[in-house]
Amino acid sequence: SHAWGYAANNGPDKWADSFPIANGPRQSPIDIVPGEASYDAELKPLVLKYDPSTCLEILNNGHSFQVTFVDDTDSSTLKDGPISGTYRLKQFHFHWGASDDKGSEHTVAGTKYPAELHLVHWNTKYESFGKAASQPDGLAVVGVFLKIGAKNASLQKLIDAFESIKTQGRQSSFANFNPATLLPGCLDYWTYDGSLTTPPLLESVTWIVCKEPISVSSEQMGKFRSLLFSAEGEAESCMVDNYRPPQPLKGRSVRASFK
Ligand SMILES: NS(=O)(=O)c1ccc(C(=O)NCc2ccc(F)cc2)cc1
Ligand SMILES: [Zn+2]
Repeated sequence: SHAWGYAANNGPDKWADSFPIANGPRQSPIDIVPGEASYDAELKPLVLKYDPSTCLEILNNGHSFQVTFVDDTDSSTLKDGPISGTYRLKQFHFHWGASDDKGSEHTVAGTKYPAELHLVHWNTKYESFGKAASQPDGLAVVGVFLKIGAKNASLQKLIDAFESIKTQGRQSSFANFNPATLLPGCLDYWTYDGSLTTPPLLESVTWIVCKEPISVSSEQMGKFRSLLFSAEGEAESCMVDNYRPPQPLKGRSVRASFK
């Protein structure tokens, strides 16, 4: 059945059984080796324009928690960077570990961060996210690493909503959140052609991974780990280690927007 997850019996090592693309040529995440990335002077700065009024709800989808946006207009968009055209923000979510020494999906020269934020955008040359998700240039995901440090006031707004979405399937309204407050000060990035990091693992993502992490306190990471994979009434299973490990590069090049 398609009950994929992150446990031993349904986790990343088993996904190829139902989703053979798991062994495809452009799978994500990858280990980014800065010394092997090639600086590309033609890469433009990222242009991210987010409208907090498009923020709709926060939900526990059983794999992560996600904040979804109204994407029927070009109010919250990603432009330039490595992409052409306009991509609309659909949602953002996170991946994290059971302890601070792991949790990110991308790694940097083998270094794992405690968590990773994904801001998911779709190419408006297609009519919907669903249509775009099956196109090689359909999606663009901005990845931001979280590093243990000062308490992050912007993350705290998400954490304050967790008690209403503790279990799988729960959602609550969530308004006027500005995702730009989750971006690092410097928007230098690495970029490469990849995929969704969860089933259906579609190879439709232009990955844009920021070099600079944002901060999260260890206590705040503890709150992430208080969410549950399980639904109300089921045996409790903490939502932790919801990350796919790095996948083979298979000849792809990783470009850097910075020297
Ligand atoms: N971790 S990640 O940023 O790579 C990622 C982003 C989005 C999705 C997603 O939307 N899945 C549901 C989905 C996928 C395809 C569709 F066509 C419809 C829904 C999965 C993974
Ligand atoms: Zn993700």
